[in-house]
Amino acid sequence: MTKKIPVTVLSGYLGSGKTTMMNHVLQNEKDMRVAVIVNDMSEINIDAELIANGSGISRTEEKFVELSNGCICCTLREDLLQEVERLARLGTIDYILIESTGISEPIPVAQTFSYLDEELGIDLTKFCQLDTMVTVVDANRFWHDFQSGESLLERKEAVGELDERDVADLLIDQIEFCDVLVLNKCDLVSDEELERLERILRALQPEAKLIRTVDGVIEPAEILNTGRFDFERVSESAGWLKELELGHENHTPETEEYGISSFVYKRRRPFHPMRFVEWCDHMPESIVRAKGIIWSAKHQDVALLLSQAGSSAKIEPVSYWVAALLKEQQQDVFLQSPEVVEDWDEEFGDRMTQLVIIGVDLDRETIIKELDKCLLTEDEFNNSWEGLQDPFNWEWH
Ligand SMILES: Nc1nc2c(ncn2[C@@H]2O[C@H](COP(=O)(O)OP(=O)(O)OP(=O)(O)O)[C@@H](O)[C@H]2O)c(=O)[nH]1
Repeated sequence: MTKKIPVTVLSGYLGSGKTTMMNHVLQNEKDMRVAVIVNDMSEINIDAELIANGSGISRTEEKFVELSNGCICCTLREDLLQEVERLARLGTIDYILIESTGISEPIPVAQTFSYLDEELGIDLTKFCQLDTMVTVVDANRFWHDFQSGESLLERKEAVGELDERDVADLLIDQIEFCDVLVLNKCDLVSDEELERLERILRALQPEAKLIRTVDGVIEPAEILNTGRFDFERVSESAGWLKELELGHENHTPETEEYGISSFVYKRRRPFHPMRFVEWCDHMPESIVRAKGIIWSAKHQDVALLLSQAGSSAKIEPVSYWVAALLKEQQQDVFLQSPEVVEDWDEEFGDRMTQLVIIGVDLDRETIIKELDKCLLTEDEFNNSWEGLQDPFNWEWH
């Protein structure tokens, strides 16, 4: 069995400095033969002579696949898979460095390296091993982009008319799924602003190694052969999830001096769907990230997931409540996930709202009071919930 080739993937919004960093790393990595794959839609601007002998530069584009549920998700195109396989088989390279397009989400890219592609019959796990997922953040633009409320479509950066993603959604996806978070363009912001930004990024992504850079100047060893990547660990590295699972004290670094804080809103009473949606539509600007499971009185069988980033908020059904399953199915869940039993309510089972809120200068008491007003009142609670209006009208299959 030959040694698997380690792979580093660079993600980051358009113009954040991925190519600049790639050039720097290639210039300074003398010991390894690094093959570069630019998964980019713009012109290649990597100096060809920087690429080590025997390796090649490949240019592929990402294919965006429209899933049956209507959401657009990007996946790496066949030719990238084939290209990686070709490079790996060549046996003349020691490392693969991939630059993703600025509008791609990192999870599908990581999945490409972690699972067999059944359609193409290519199993990259045989040749390669994902080593590091790097996300580059533009220190100068981050806040502006995050709060812009703009969609990729409005910025003419979308993949097609059906690409409904907001810039903030993309930024948060890239930050929440990485092992190394590079804060680039630090020359363009003040020390204080940098410090504040770093604290916010820490609250959103507490696990990744955070590195400040100017012009992408970084030690190659910080992003090559770090051995940091672990799919499960990275999937669970987001700040909101840590807050939910471990509780505030166990993970949150002290950030109060910059006004950055987080808390979990937890209630065993359902929301009035219309009032809750109204709250989501007018969330206070101090909330940077809100995500969690929602119990809506109109949707007794399914837990909803609220995911908000910047001014973009989305609510969707995420899974059945265990309490809505048949008794035998419930027993299976209890066996597999004993924690469900620990938090089981006699009357409502696992139905409850657990919403993590991360923000700057949060007025926690007011937010809690406003959210409480969205819960069913005593009267509503004691009457039938059937007649409640449905703000979503999803089609159920
Ligand atoms: N001031 C400043 N400019 C930088 C820095 N890093 C990169 N740039 C500039 O920012 C611009 C974008 O950098 P790129 O490296 O092309 O960014 P990218 O992420 O590869 O961009 P896309 O390929 O469009 O996604 C270039 O003009 C760089 O010279 C930095 O740290 N400070």
